Amino acid sequence: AVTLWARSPDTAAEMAKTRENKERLPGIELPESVTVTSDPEELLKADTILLSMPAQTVRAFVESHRDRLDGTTLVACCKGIDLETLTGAAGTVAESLPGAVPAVLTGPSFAADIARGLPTALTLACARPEEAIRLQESLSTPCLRLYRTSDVVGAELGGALKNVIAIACGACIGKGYGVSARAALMTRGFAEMQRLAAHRGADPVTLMGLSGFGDLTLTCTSDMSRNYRFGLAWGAGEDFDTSATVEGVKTAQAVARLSREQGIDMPITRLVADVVDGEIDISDALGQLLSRPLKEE
Ligand SMILES: NC(=O)C1=CN([C@@H]2O[C@H](COP(=O)(O)OP(=O)(O)OC[C@H]3O[C@@H](n4cnc5c(N)ncnc54)[C@H](O)[C@@H]3O)[C@@H](O)[C@H]2O)C=CC1
Ligand SMILES: O=C(CO)COP(=O)(O)O
Repeated sequence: AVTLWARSPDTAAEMAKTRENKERLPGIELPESVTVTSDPEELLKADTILLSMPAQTVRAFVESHRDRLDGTTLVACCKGIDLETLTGAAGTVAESLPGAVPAVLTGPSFAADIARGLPTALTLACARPEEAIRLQESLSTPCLRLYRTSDVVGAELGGALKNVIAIACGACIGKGYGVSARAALMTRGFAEMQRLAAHRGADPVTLMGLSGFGDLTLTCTSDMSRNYRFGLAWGAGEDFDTSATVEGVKTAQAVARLSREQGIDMPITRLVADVVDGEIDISDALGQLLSRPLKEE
């Protein structure tokens, strides 16, 4: 049985009645097997909970429901780094809930595609081998194929870091710099993602997979992506819907701090953060990337 838990009683009641989330997935009917609730006590009945919320909200959520969540398997579906603690959601779970089992579900996937049953492949990461197999088997469907890894850190970083590069790629296209420049940003962006991941102890192979290369490719080239569209608007000097979840904005600031504090070369991410902070504009950011000293690839 699957229970969809929503914070707001009104939203939960509306979804239970209409069998649809009109705001986020209009036109998709909720399967009959899904029960909708806003009762936090329902969390106690679950053996596995998927955290599908913006990355910056996970820490407060975990802390406010600590007693209901400890002891369960918590699968982070979000893609971002907490601006205060500089950890991903699985890291937050590991730090805050010693009795919980952290896992990550990530990779190239738009919710609208999965909800329509389109073929999708994802990475499922969990450090406990038996739990990883249980999750892989229970979350896979005929259209949703999960690959397993024990590298929680690498899986989590792949999903979070690609959002920052997608903003840069969107800005590049929005500015009119062209698709050759975007390919350069994707490739050099991937190099800096791998540098940070290696520094954090991730397996380099993880980043070559769905969470990393796969998700970077999708997000940097599709205007279904909010991060990419945010970048497009930035580059074109247009406004963007401020209510949309654009994970790469705060993650750029968090990762820029990590990169500075730990001495990791991440020029694209740092420039995205500088533009977010209003320290430079996008044209200057590109000029700075092009004028870096020439080096080996
Ligand atoms: N939408 C997509 O296609 C995909 C999203 N993701 C990731 O999933 C995460 C969530 O993204 P979306 O679902 O698109 O975002 P969203 O903005 O639609 O929010 C998801 C849910 O989180 C809830 N929420 C917001 N603030 C909250 C809080 N303080 N406490 C508890 N719940 C809260 C919202 O009410 C909403 O129901 C992000 O990290 C995103 O990168 C990953 C893959 C695909
Ligand atoms: O993570 C995603 C695709 O894999 C969703 O991308 P956006 O959050 O940019 O919409």
